[in-house]
Amino acid sequence: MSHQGEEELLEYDEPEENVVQETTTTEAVEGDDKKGSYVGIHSTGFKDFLLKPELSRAIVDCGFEHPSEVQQVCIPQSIHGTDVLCQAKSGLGKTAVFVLSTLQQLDPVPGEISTVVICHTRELAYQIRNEYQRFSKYMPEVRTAVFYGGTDIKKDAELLKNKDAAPHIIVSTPGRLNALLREKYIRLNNVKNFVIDECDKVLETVDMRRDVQEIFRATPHEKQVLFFSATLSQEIRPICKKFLQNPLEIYVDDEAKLTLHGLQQFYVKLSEREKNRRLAELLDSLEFNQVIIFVKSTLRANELNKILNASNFPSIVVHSGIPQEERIARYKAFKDFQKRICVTTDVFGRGIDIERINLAINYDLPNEADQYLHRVGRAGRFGTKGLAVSFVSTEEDEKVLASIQERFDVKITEFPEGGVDPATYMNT
Ligand SMILES: Nc1ncnc2c1ncn2[C@@H]1O[C@H](COP(=O)(O)OP(=O)(O)OP(=O)(O)O)[C@@H](O)[C@H]1O
Repeated sequence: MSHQGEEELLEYDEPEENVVQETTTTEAVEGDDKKGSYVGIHSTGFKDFLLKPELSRAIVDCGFEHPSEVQQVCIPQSIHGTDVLCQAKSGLGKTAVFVLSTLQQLDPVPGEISTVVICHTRELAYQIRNEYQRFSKYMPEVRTAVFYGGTDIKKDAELLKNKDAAPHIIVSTPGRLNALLREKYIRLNNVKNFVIDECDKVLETVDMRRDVQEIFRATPHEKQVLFFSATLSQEIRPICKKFLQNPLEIYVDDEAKLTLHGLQQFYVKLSEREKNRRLAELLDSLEFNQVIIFVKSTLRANELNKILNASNFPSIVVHSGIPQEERIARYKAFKDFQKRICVTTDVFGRGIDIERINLAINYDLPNEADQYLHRVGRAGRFGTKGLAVSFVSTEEDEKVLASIQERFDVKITEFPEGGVDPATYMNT
């Protein structure tokens, strides 16, 4: 990459009262880095939730031994139909809260959609549908489907029309689901659970919020509503609560507690021109299983991916400008460890769960602290170790860095000259 090391990437913005405060932290256990190792209250086991035997079996198959803190707090109430507004830090199992709770309540009726899950990106929808499939493996009568834009809507319509294939659980991005409603391809009048993952993002984005409102209106008044995110600002909470009735509210009000303790975080101050060379040095010197590299635009993602491949770093690029089928194929290839380096934009900045990512690099720093938190949370999933390195090249970046340190009480120090001991960020 050295011959192109000083090249700059183009800039181009991608379009794209029942309250529980979380008081205990859930952190990686030093010296014990296997997945699922965290300091928590282990007094409750999954068996104490008295779930259906077919769900309990699937939980064992998935290798879940102890419920994480958020699962301990939420599952007992959510399986009984209580509305939930839940903030909990990245990577500690919010998905399983709603997947298990809705499967527990599900009594599948042919041709009726019982559960709707909405999230902000297509790959996340696809990932969540896979989680439903994993946990419903011993419930052969349960059918799930995923719908998102960039694909032929007629195919979705056919699936929905076919009584033998019609799903009981659907996971969708808001735009496609609203389009299916408008065209009257889908009926949501039997919905019993309405879930939004990454709810702050979904409701902050004007188009998505409008779609969600329309979808919500097409569902029955009596239903359970479950909202989740690692970030729930004071401003977004009342907006979320408009959709909820007497919810269990779980907030991490001390933002310091959002810090992932297994994750070491560093910054590198440099000029824009130095970024490529520094990135190559990091990729050469750091040991990693998989690395995710964030940039701020699709154009820059393409450029960087080209440069990396030309420099013998075989990487994959994923962003909103890639045709949908190919996007999912690349997501799968990365998840299946066929590639170890992924260059992406914020389309992979939230929710994406790839177990082997232990290094996250902000080639371009995001422009706000919350997004930083989501991005670096792609490494160090479920209490595992990881490393995050952020390039800081502008005054704006400096401000963002300062606000991250202030808000999340996280020590982001300068990347040490002698490098970082791999034992401190590699999961064995
Ligand atoms: N009780 C458990 N035991 C072991 N692994 C678990 C458990 N719960 C969840 N996991 C695993 O932890 C990983 C992270 O979970 P998940 O993706 O649900 O996190 P999240 O809270 O939604 O994070 P984010 O806010 O980043 O989206 C997943 O691979 C999941 O399978």
